[in-house]
Amino acid sequence: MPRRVEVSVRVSSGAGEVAKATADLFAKAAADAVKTRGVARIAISGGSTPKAVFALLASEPYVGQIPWAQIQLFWVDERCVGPDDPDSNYGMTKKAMLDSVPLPAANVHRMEGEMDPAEAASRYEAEIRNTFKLEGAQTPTFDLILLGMGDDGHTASLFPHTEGLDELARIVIANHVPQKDTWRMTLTWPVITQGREVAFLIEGAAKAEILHTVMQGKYDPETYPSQLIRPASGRLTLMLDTASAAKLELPPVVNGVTTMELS
Ligand SMILES: O=C(O)[C@H](O)[C@@H](O)[C@H](O)[C@H](O)COP(=O)(O)O
Repeated sequence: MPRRVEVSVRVSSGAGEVAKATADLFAKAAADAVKTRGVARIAISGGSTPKAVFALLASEPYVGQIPWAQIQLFWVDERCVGPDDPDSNYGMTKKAMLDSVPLPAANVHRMEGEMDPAEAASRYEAEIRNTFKLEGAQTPTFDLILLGMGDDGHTASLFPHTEGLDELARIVIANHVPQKDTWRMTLTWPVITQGREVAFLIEGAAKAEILHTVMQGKYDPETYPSQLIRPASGRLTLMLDTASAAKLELPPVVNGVTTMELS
């Protein structure tokens, strides 16, 4: 049976408010991790939603506040394309943020989408092991993992009914996605659930139905892989706007925040 999780639901109204709330979450997670452990290891997703967050982080007050030199930045997943390809998650992040923030190049851990997927996944797993100084079968605990959700219920590159959903031991895998006739690289879901703070950033009316299904519908993670993300910490954060939250049955939202339970 899935793990019980307390979900903090932050619902923002108004243009740009979700991006600001998520930038605040990123800045706080980075500051807390650096204060506690001297380093913040953060894994971000691609797609379109986080672009506005990354642009905010590259602007004041965030760019001056965030301890960039102590951040180790990773990706949750990547398309199997080169860094300059319009579909590249890294490329999107570089344009929106990396070119404008003082994050040392050595702290930017790019998935090599231009390589053979299986080889690139193994190389990235080795890079994570090395950066986290992992031993044996240890797996990484990221300080913050920022996820998106597709309208089919996928997250990262864990798509419905794909083999990647069955991988429990590896940290990074290549996952064939027949629905898109393509390969992807992705963190595995056990690694994602091990994050100290795991947050979904979901915006727009088009996601309202799938979000309700994932959060409050029948537990069917093969069909809705986002349901696999039940963090070991027992906590999950949803960064939503009023449109994406519209179909969730929630307790009253007070000062933009409410909670729900995944049992
Ligand atoms: O590589 C990717 O596309 C992402 O990592 C993916 O998991 C994304 O988060 C969702 O598909 C939502 O994407 P949007 O934000 O574009 O809706």
